[in-house]
Amino acid sequence: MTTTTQSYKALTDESAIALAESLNFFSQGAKLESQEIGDGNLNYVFKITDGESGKGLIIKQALPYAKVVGESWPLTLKRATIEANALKKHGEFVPELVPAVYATNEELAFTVMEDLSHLTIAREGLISGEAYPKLSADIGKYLAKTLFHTSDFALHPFEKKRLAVEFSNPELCKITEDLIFTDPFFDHETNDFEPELQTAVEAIWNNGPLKLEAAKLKKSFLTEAEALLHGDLHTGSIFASETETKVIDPEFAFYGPIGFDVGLFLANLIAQAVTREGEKREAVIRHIENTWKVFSSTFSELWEEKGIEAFKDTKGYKEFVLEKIFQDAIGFAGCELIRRTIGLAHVKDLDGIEEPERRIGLKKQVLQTGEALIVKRKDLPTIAAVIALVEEQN
Ligand SMILES: Nc1ncnc2c1ncn2[C@@H]1O[C@H](COP(=O)(O)OP(=O)(O)O)[C@@H](O)[C@H]1O
Ligand SMILES: CSC[C@H]1O[C@H](OP(=O)(O)O)[C@H](O)[C@@H]1O
Repeated sequence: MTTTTQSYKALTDESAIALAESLNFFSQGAKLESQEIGDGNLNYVFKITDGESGKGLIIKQALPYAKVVGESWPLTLKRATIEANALKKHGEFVPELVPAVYATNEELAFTVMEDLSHLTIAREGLISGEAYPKLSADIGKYLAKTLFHTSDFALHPFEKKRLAVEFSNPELCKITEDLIFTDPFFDHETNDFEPELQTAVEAIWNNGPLKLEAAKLKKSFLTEAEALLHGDLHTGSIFASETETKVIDPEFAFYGPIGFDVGLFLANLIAQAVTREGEKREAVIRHIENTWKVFSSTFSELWEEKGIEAFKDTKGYKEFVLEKIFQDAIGFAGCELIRRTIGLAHVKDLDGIEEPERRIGLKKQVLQTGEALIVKRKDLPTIAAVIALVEEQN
């Protein structure tokens, strides 16, 4: 792997090809093609291919601003290094569930990584009705292993605190603090929703008990440095097929509350489940159930086998930790559902529903589900209770 330095310049197709050639990944003289395929909110993604051998590489480059808004929203280039280092750190524990990183460049803010084009972004696949049988078992495992192994339950406190400093990510955290935990609960200019949702949205802005619980969840996000999170684990950050799962895009990585990653993934499954009916809905509901099942059992096994905490065998402590993660996750899921419906960044699962009456009806239900998950999170003892609540509201 190479790490080099130079002053920043945005890549073009030509310079991306030149960069790929310099890496000795393709055979000499290969006729390379480049295509900018980034569909996310923030960065450029160049796919470099050799048509003859079929080999490919991905070069992801951060821009000094948020792509979705433009130069008026400056954003640190350091996020590229955070993302590459998080892929590498998480890759120590789940190499089979993240792309390999081949090269990084801090000044040019790019990461060269494994091309996963043989897979589909899970959100897209789920919208077109895929079931992805391995998805929840793989993500449950990814969550348990990455979060346990980077926490105080597995690391010497010096190493844990060193990592927390390395992954200090204030600008990207601020985006989450604003877009997930603050703006949707106030009449803020970043919010974006259909006029038909005005009454439902105003009810959120005027709901004191809901806002109090959202404030508590925001405080957890701001202060609880429990483990190295992915930080934005939605279904658009996951590549999947029938047999494989890979998690990409951890540029929001930082030391935060374990339940945040779990909750974001669950929320995005809920936003998909409510758009489905019958057996297809059931398949996604089973993923919701299985994610928690696999996460909690794997986390529990790691605790028993690899835990270094002095209180690890103290009766009731592991159960307390898992219960706290569960309650946090359900609350964070509620915040994610609300922001994906009325905040700045929506999801195609809901926005892509063409028939307006159905779309608005589902969005109203999702808002109610989000509110209920936040307010009732301490009265929902099991994942079955959470699923029953989702089904009741929808
Ligand atoms: N390793 C990869 N292999 C193939 N395609 C990728 C890879 N990484 C990203 N992409 C493509 O680029 C898109 C945007 O990537 P992402 O990391 O989500 O960017 P952003 O940070 O801007 O959200 C993905 O949805 C996917 O289509
Ligand atoms: C202006 S950032 C909005 C939103 O975008 C990020 O997601 P992604 O990069 O995967 O598209 C993140 O969820 C932010 O909250």
